[in-house]
Amino acid sequence: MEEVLKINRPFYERYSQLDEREEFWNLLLTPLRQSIRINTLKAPLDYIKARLEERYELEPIPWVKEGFFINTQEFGNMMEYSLGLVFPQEASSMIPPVVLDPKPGELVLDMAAAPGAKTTQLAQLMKNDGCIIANDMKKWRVNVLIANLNRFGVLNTRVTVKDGVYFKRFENTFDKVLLDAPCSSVGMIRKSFKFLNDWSMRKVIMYSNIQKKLILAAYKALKPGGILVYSTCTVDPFENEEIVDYLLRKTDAKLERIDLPLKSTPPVLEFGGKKYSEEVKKCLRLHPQDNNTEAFFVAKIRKP
Ligand SMILES: C[S@@+](CC[C@H](N)C(=O)[O-])C[C@H]1O[C@@H](n2cnc3c(N)ncnc32)[C@H](O)[C@@H]1O
Repeated sequence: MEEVLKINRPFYERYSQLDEREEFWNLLLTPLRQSIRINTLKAPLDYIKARLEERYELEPIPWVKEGFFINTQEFGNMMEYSLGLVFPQEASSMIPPVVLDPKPGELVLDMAAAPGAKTTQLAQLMKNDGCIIANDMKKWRVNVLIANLNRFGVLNTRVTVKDGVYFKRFENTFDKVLLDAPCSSVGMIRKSFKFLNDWSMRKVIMYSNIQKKLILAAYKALKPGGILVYSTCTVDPFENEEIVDYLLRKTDAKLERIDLPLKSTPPVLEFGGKKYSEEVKKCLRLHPQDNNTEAFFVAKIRKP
Protein backbone atom coordinates (compact mmCIF):
# COMPACT_ATOMS: atom_id res chain seq x y z
CA MET A 1 0.00 0.00 0.00
CA GLU A 2 2.81 2.38 0.99
CA GLU A 3 4.39 1.70 -2.37
CA VAL A 4 1.20 2.58 -4.26
CA LEU A 5 0.76 5.77 -2.25
CA LYS A 6 4.27 6.85 -3.16
CA ILE A 7 3.85 6.14 -6.86
CA ASN A 8 0.29 7.34 -7.46
CA ARG A 9 -1.74 8.80 -4.59
CA PRO A 10 -4.97 9.53 -6.58
CA PHE A 11 -4.96 5.89 -7.68
CA TYR A 12 -4.74 4.74 -4.08
CA GLU A 13 -7.44 7.13 -2.92
CA ARG A 14 -9.88 6.04 -5.62
CA TYR A 15 -9.47 2.28 -5.34
CA SER A 16 -9.29 2.10 -1.56
CA GLN A 17 -12.98 3.08 -1.79
CA LEU A 18 -13.55 0.11 -4.09
CA ASP A 19 -11.83 -2.66 -2.15
CA GLU A 20 -10.41 -2.14 1.32
CA ARG A 21 -9.16 -5.69 1.74
CA GLU A 22 -5.42 -5.90 2.27
CA GLU A 23 -5.14 -8.82 -0.18
CA PHE A 24 -6.45 -6.52 -2.93
CA TRP A 25 -3.38 -4.30 -2.59
CA ASN A 26 -0.98 -7.20 -1.97
CA LEU A 27 -2.11 -9.14 -5.02
CA LEU A 28 -2.37 -6.05 -7.22
CA LEU A 29 1.40 -5.67 -6.86
CA THR A 30 2.43 -9.36 -6.90
CA PRO A 31 3.86 -10.67 -10.21
CA LEU A 32 1.46 -12.91 -12.12
CA ARG A 33 1.63 -16.68 -12.36
CA GLN A 34 2.54 -17.60 -15.91
CA SER A 35 -0.11 -19.37 -17.92
CA ILE A 36 -0.54 -20.74 -21.44
CA ARG A 37 -3.32 -21.85 -23.73
CA ILE A 38 -2.71 -24.97 -25.79
CA ASN A 39 -3.52 -24.40 -29.46
CA THR A 40 -5.65 -27.30 -30.67
CA LEU A 41 -5.74 -25.87 -34.21
CA LYS A 42 -2.31 -27.39 -34.75
CA ALA A 43 -2.27 -30.64 -32.76
CA PRO A 44 -4.43 -32.55 -30.24
CA LEU A 45 -4.53 -31.21 -26.67
CA ASP A 46 -3.23 -34.41 -25.06
CA TYR A 47 -0.29 -34.63 -27.44
CA ILE A 48 0.92 -31.07 -26.75
CA LYS A 49 0.25 -31.42 -23.03
CA ALA A 50 2.25 -34.66 -22.81
CA ARG A 51 5.18 -33.03 -24.65
CA LEU A 52 5.19 -30.10 -22.24
CA GLU A 53 4.88 -32.32 -19.16
CA GLU A 54 8.20 -33.94 -20.02
CA ARG A 55 9.85 -30.62 -19.06
CA TYR A 56 7.36 -28.47 -17.12
CA GLU A 57 4.77 -28.64 -14.40
CA LEU A 58 1.27 -27.84 -15.67
CA GLU A 59 -1.71 -26.99 -13.47
CA PRO A 60 -5.13 -26.88 -15.16
CA ILE A 61 -6.97 -23.54 -15.19
CA PRO A 62 -10.46 -24.52 -13.97
CA TRP A 63 -12.41 -22.25 -16.35
CA VAL A 64 -10.79 -23.21 -19.66
CA LYS A 65 -10.07 -26.72 -20.84
CA GLU A 66 -7.03 -25.73 -22.90
CA GLY A 67 -5.52 -23.41 -20.24
CA PHE A 68 -2.71 -24.26 -17.81
CA PHE A 69 -0.50 -22.49 -15.29
CA ILE A 70 3.10 -23.34 -16.14
CA ASN A 71 6.35 -23.05 -14.17
CA THR A 72 8.37 -21.15 -16.77
CA GLN A 73 8.58 -17.63 -18.15
CA GLU A 74 11.07 -18.62 -20.83
CA PHE A 75 9.32 -18.95 -24.16
CA GLY A 76 12.16 -17.85 -26.43
CA ASN A 77 13.73 -21.32 -26.45
CA MET A 78 10.51 -23.31 -26.19
CA MET A 79 9.95 -25.31 -29.38
CA GLU A 80 6.18 -25.56 -28.78
CA TYR A 81 5.99 -21.77 -28.60
CA SER A 82 7.97 -21.27 -31.82
CA LEU A 83 5.69 -23.76 -33.56
CA GLY A 84 2.53 -21.99 -32.39
CA LEU A 85 1.41 -24.92 -30.23
CA VAL A 86 1.13 -22.79 -27.09
CA PHE A 87 0.01 -19.19 -26.58
CA PRO A 88 1.24 -17.45 -23.40
CA GLN A 89 -2.00 -15.84 -22.19
CA GLU A 90 -3.11 -14.58 -18.80
CA ALA A 91 -5.60 -16.96 -17.16
CA SER A 92 -8.40 -14.38 -16.70
CA SER A 93 -7.99 -13.12 -20.27
CA MET A 94 -9.15 -16.57 -21.45
CA ILE A 95 -12.60 -15.93 -19.94
CA PRO A 96 -14.28 -13.66 -22.56
CA PRO A 97 -14.01 -16.15 -25.48
CA VAL A 98 -15.27 -18.95 -23.19
CA VAL A 99 -18.30 -16.79 -22.28
CA LEU A 100 -18.91 -15.79 -25.92
CA ASP A 101 -18.79 -19.49 -26.87
CA PRO A 102 -18.61 -19.09 -30.67
CA LYS A 103 -19.53 -22.14 -32.74
CA PRO A 104 -18.13 -23.44 -36.04
CA GLY A 105 -19.91 -21.72 -38.93
CA GLU A 106 -20.80 -18.51 -37.08
CA LEU A 107 -19.97 -14.95 -38.11
CA VAL A 108 -18.04 -13.26 -35.29
CA LEU A 109 -16.77 -9.70 -34.84
CA ASP A 110 -13.70 -9.19 -32.62
CA MET A 111 -13.86 -5.41 -32.47
CA ALA A 112 -10.57 -4.64 -30.64
CA ALA A 113 -8.52 -7.70 -31.49
CA ALA A 114 -4.78 -6.97 -31.44
CA PRO A 115 -2.47 -8.68 -30.55
CA GLY A 116 -4.87 -11.58 -31.02
CA ALA A 117 -4.81 -13.69 -27.85
CA LYS A 118 -8.60 -13.85 -27.90
CA THR A 119 -8.95 -14.01 -31.71
CA THR A 120 -6.81 -17.15 -31.79
CA GLN A 121 -8.87 -18.59 -28.92
CA LEU A 122 -12.11 -17.78 -30.78
CA ALA A 123 -10.77 -19.52 -33.92
CA GLN A 124 -9.86 -22.52 -31.77
CA LEU A 125 -13.39 -22.72 -30.34
CA MET A 126 -14.80 -22.40 -33.90
CA LYS A 127 -12.45 -25.15 -35.15
CA ASN A 128 -11.26 -22.74 -37.87
CA ASP A 129 -14.74 -22.79 -39.44
CA GLY A 130 -17.10 -19.84 -40.00
CA CYS A 131 -15.63 -16.35 -40.10
CA ILE A 132 -14.08 -13.88 -37.65
CA ILE A 133 -13.66 -10.22 -38.54
CA ALA A 134 -10.67 -9.26 -36.39
CA ASN A 135 -10.42 -5.49 -36.16
CA ASP A 136 -8.13 -3.04 -34.41
CA MET A 137 -7.59 0.66 -34.84
CA LYS A 138 -3.81 0.63 -34.42
CA LYS A 139 -1.87 -0.46 -37.48
CA TRP A 140 1.33 -1.45 -35.64
CA ARG A 141 -0.69 -3.68 -33.30
CA VAL A 142 -2.48 -5.21 -36.29
CA ASN A 143 0.89 -6.35 -37.65
CA VAL A 144 1.41 -8.37 -34.47
CA LEU A 145 -2.16 -9.68 -34.75
CA ILE A 146 -1.52 -10.92 -38.30
CA ALA A 147 1.77 -12.56 -37.25
CA ASN A 148 -0.04 -14.37 -34.41
CA LEU A 149 -2.87 -15.53 -36.67
CA ASN A 150 -0.29 -16.99 -39.05
CA ARG A 151 1.78 -18.65 -36.36
CA PHE A 152 -1.25 -20.19 -34.66
CA GLY A 153 -2.69 -21.61 -37.89
CA VAL A 154 -5.84 -19.46 -37.88
CA LEU A 155 -7.57 -19.74 -41.27
CA ASN A 156 -11.06 -18.31 -40.71
CA THR A 157 -10.20 -14.66 -40.05
CA ARG A 158 -10.31 -11.44 -42.04
CA VAL A 159 -8.36 -8.52 -40.54
CA THR A 160 -9.51 -4.89 -40.70
CA VAL A 161 -7.97 -1.63 -39.43
CA LYS A 162 -10.85 0.65 -38.39
CA ASP A 163 -12.19 2.59 -35.47
CA GLY A 164 -14.62 0.06 -33.97
CA VAL A 165 -17.43 2.60 -34.30
CA TYR A 166 -17.27 1.95 -38.08
CA PHE A 167 -19.06 -1.38 -37.53
CA LYS A 168 -22.33 0.25 -36.48
CA ARG A 169 -23.25 0.41 -40.19
CA PHE A 170 -23.46 -3.43 -40.29
CA GLU A 171 -26.71 -3.48 -38.37
CA ASN A 172 -27.99 -6.90 -37.15
CA THR A 173 -25.15 -8.76 -38.92
CA PHE A 174 -22.98 -10.77 -36.51
CA ASP A 175 -23.95 -13.92 -34.56
CA LYS A 176 -21.48 -12.98 -31.83
CA VAL A 177 -19.45 -9.87 -30.99
CA LEU A 178 -16.47 -9.57 -28.65
CA LEU A 179 -15.61 -6.09 -27.40
CA ASP A 180 -12.41 -6.50 -25.39
CA ALA A 181 -12.21 -2.79 -24.88
CA PRO A 182 -9.25 -0.44 -24.61
CA CYS A 183 -9.08 0.49 -20.92
CA SER A 184 -6.97 1.95 -18.10
CA SER A 185 -5.45 -1.54 -17.58
CA VAL A 186 -5.29 -1.61 -13.78
CA GLY A 187 -5.19 -5.41 -14.04
CA MET A 188 -1.92 -5.17 -15.95
CA ILE A 189 -0.07 -3.60 -12.99
CA ARG A 190 0.83 -7.18 -12.06
CA LYS A 191 2.78 -7.30 -15.34
CA SER A 192 4.32 -3.84 -15.20
CA PHE A 193 4.33 -0.89 -12.79
CA LYS A 194 4.17 1.31 -15.88
CA PHE A 195 0.37 0.95 -15.69
CA LEU A 196 0.38 2.29 -12.12
CA ASN A 197 2.63 5.21 -13.06
CA ASP A 198 0.50 6.06 -16.10
CA TRP A 199 -2.91 5.83 -14.40
CA SER A 200 -4.91 9.04 -14.12
CA MET A 201 -8.57 9.94 -13.65
CA ARG A 202 -8.42 11.87 -16.92
CA LYS A 203 -7.56 8.61 -18.73
CA VAL A 204 -10.34 6.69 -16.97
CA ILE A 205 -12.87 9.26 -18.22
CA MET A 206 -11.36 9.25 -21.70
CA TYR A 207 -11.61 5.44 -21.89
CA SER A 208 -15.12 5.49 -20.45
CA ASN A 209 -16.25 7.79 -23.28
CA ILE A 210 -14.61 5.61 -25.97
CA GLN A 211 -16.08 2.44 -24.43
CA LYS A 212 -19.61 3.89 -24.56
CA LYS A 213 -19.27 4.61 -28.28
CA LEU A 214 -17.79 1.18 -28.96
CA ILE A 215 -20.40 -0.78 -27.01
CA LEU A 216 -23.27 0.96 -28.84
CA ALA A 217 -21.65 0.13 -32.21
CA ALA A 218 -20.97 -3.47 -31.12
CA TYR A 219 -24.59 -3.91 -30.03
CA LYS A 220 -25.90 -2.43 -33.27
CA ALA A 221 -23.78 -4.86 -35.32
CA LEU A 222 -25.18 -7.85 -33.39
CA LYS A 223 -27.99 -10.02 -34.84
CA PRO A 224 -31.22 -10.38 -32.83
CA GLY A 225 -30.68 -13.44 -30.62
CA GLY A 226 -26.92 -12.88 -30.77
CA ILE A 227 -24.44 -12.52 -27.89
CA LEU A 228 -22.13 -9.60 -27.17
CA VAL A 229 -19.35 -10.02 -24.61
CA TYR A 230 -17.89 -6.82 -23.16
CA SER A 231 -14.63 -7.13 -21.24
CA THR A 232 -11.84 -5.03 -19.73
CA CYS A 233 -8.73 -5.74 -17.68
CA THR A 234 -9.47 -2.94 -15.25
CA VAL A 235 -11.36 -2.39 -11.99
CA ASP A 236 -12.79 1.09 -12.47
CA PRO A 237 -16.62 1.07 -12.30
CA PHE A 238 -16.66 4.01 -14.79
CA GLU A 239 -15.22 1.59 -17.39
CA ASN A 240 -17.20 -1.47 -16.34
CA GLU A 241 -20.62 -1.35 -14.65
CA GLU A 242 -21.18 2.19 -16.00
CA ILE A 243 -20.68 1.05 -19.62
CA VAL A 244 -23.06 -1.88 -19.23
CA ASP A 245 -25.61 0.27 -17.41
CA TYR A 246 -25.35 2.84 -20.25
CA LEU A 247 -26.08 0.13 -22.86
CA LEU A 248 -29.06 -1.14 -20.83
CA ARG A 249 -30.51 2.38 -20.65
CA LYS A 250 -29.94 3.20 -24.34
CA THR A 251 -31.08 -0.09 -25.93
CA ASP A 252 -33.20 -3.20 -25.38
CA ALA A 253 -30.09 -5.23 -24.37
CA LYS A 254 -30.48 -7.98 -21.76
CA LEU A 255 -27.77 -9.20 -19.41
CA GLU A 256 -27.14 -12.89 -18.81
CA ARG A 257 -25.50 -14.51 -15.80
CA ILE A 258 -22.01 -15.96 -16.20
CA ASP A 259 -21.53 -19.31 -14.56
CA LEU A 260 -17.90 -20.43 -14.33
CA PRO A 261 -15.90 -22.28 -11.67
CA LEU A 262 -14.16 -19.25 -10.17
CA LYS A 263 -14.43 -16.76 -7.31
CA SER A 264 -15.51 -13.19 -7.97
CA THR A 265 -16.18 -9.84 -6.31
CA PRO A 266 -19.75 -8.48 -6.32
CA PRO A 267 -20.29 -5.91 -9.10
CA VAL A 268 -20.53 -2.28 -8.01
CA LEU A 269 -23.99 -0.67 -7.84
CA GLU A 270 -22.88 2.73 -6.58
CA PHE A 271 -19.53 4.52 -6.94
CA GLY A 272 -18.16 8.05 -7.32
CA GLY A 273 -21.63 9.58 -6.97
CA LYS A 274 -23.18 7.33 -9.66
CA LYS A 275 -25.75 4.56 -9.30
CA TYR A 276 -26.20 1.58 -11.61
CA SER A 277 -29.05 -0.80 -12.39
CA GLU A 278 -29.38 -3.90 -10.15
CA GLU A 279 -29.09 -5.87 -13.39
CA VAL A 280 -25.31 -5.30 -13.44
CA LYS A 281 -25.09 -7.82 -10.61
CA LYS A 282 -25.07 -10.42 -13.41
CA CYS A 283 -21.63 -9.25 -14.60
CA LEU A 284 -18.41 -10.92 -13.56
CA ARG A 285 -16.00 -8.69 -11.61
CA LEU A 286 -12.66 -10.28 -10.77
CA HIS A 287 -10.25 -8.68 -8.35
CA PRO A 288 -6.67 -10.00 -8.32
CA GLN A 289 -7.07 -11.81 -5.00
CA ASP A 290 -10.20 -13.74 -6.11
CA ASN A 291 -8.30 -16.32 -8.18
CA ASN A 292 -4.75 -14.94 -8.09
CA THR A 293 -5.09 -13.55 -11.65
CA GLU A 294 -5.17 -10.19 -13.34
CA ALA A 295 -8.19 -8.04 -12.46
CA PHE A 296 -10.91 -8.51 -15.09
CA PHE A 297 -14.51 -7.57 -15.86
CA VAL A 298 -16.82 -9.49 -18.19
CA ALA A 299 -20.45 -8.88 -19.19
CA LYS A 300 -22.58 -11.24 -21.29
CA ILE A 301 -25.27 -9.39 -23.23
CA ARG A 302 -28.07 -10.75 -25.42
CA LYS A 303 -30.01 -8.89 -28.11
CA PRO A 304 -33.66 -9.97 -27.89
C1 LIG B 1 -7.39 -4.78 -24.48
S1 LIG B 1 -6.62 -4.51 -26.00
C2 LIG B 1 -7.20 -5.89 -26.95
C3 LIG B 1 -6.52 -7.19 -26.62
C4 LIG B 1 -6.93 -8.31 -27.56
N1 LIG B 1 -8.39 -8.47 -27.59
C5 LIG B 1 -6.28 -9.62 -27.20
O1 LIG B 1 -6.91 -10.45 -26.52
O2 LIG B 1 -5.13 -9.87 -27.59
C6 LIG B 1 -7.58 -3.20 -26.69
C7 LIG B 1 -7.29 -2.89 -28.14
O3 LIG B 1 -8.21 -1.88 -28.56
C8 LIG B 1 -7.59 -1.16 -29.62
N2 LIG B 1 -8.38 0.07 -29.82
C9 LIG B 1 -8.27 1.26 -29.18
N3 LIG B 1 -9.22 2.11 -29.60
C10 LIG B 1 -9.95 1.45 -30.54
C11 LIG B 1 -11.07 1.79 -31.36
N4 LIG B 1 -11.65 2.99 -31.28
N5 LIG B 1 -11.55 0.87 -32.21
C12 LIG B 1 -10.97 -0.37 -32.30
N6 LIG B 1 -9.91 -0.74 -31.55
C13 LIG B 1 -9.41 0.14 -30.69
C14 LIG B 1 -6.16 -1.01 -29.14
O4 LIG B 1 -5.30 -0.76 -30.22
C15 LIG B 1 -5.91 -2.34 -28.44
O5 LIG B 1 -5.25 -3.22 -29.31
